[in-house]
Amino acid sequence: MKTPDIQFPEGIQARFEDAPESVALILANAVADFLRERLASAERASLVVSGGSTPVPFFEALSNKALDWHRVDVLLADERWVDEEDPASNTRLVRDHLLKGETAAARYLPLKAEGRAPIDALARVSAGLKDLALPLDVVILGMGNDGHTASLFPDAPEIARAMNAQSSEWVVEMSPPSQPHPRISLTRPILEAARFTALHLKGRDKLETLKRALSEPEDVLAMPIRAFLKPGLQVFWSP
Ligand SMILES: O=C(O)C(O)[C@@H](O)[C@H](O)[C@H](O)COP(=O)(O)O
Repeated sequence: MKTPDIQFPEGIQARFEDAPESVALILANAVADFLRERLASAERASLVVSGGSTPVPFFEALSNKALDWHRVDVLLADERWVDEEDPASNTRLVRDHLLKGETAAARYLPLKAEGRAPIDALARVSAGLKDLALPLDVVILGMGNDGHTASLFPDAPEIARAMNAQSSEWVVEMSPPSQPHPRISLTRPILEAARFTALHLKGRDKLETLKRALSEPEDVLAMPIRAFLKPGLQVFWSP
């Protein structure tokens, strides 16, 4: 494979592979190593994963890794406001592809609770996350071609609140007109402080989006992924 023509600022590491399965395995190894190391000195470790289609092979690879999963808290970066049986549910994705095998012993913390709309569930969702230690340990992000990550969509009316770096909120309801379902998302300050942050991407279109994001780094509300393109980030990509 020809190495993609993209320049990252100093401190961002990128790994390019030919096949999505290779990227998935490399990322799963890196995450498992990091969690193992954390668990050597901490009682529990946290792992935040994203929904969408890209993470499936990564989830499959990670679910085979031997580690003390019963001391790991797994949660999503964002959830869609649909039933768990709905094919659009990120919880369903995680249950089907990650929380099985070795990984079934992990504690799963949902971003959804009873209610007619996300706003009804926020207090209960936040209460369910209150035992998590900050900073979170591992955050795996995806990205859409509008520059969203998690459910930090540029067209959502709640975007400024969710992107407020000083906010003490953990979760925000998001209602982007571009999306078929409302969402609940972890906020920028919770996501961006993680000890290990990876951006997992598939497809050449995502590299073009990333180039756009890097070309004008300041306007984070126009492309929320920009807030995460900083030293320490590890990018994992395949066509
Ligand atoms: O639930 C979601 O939709 C996400 O967590 C979202 O931020 C996702 O990571 C990107 O939209 C990329 O999605 P793909 O992997 O499907 O391209």
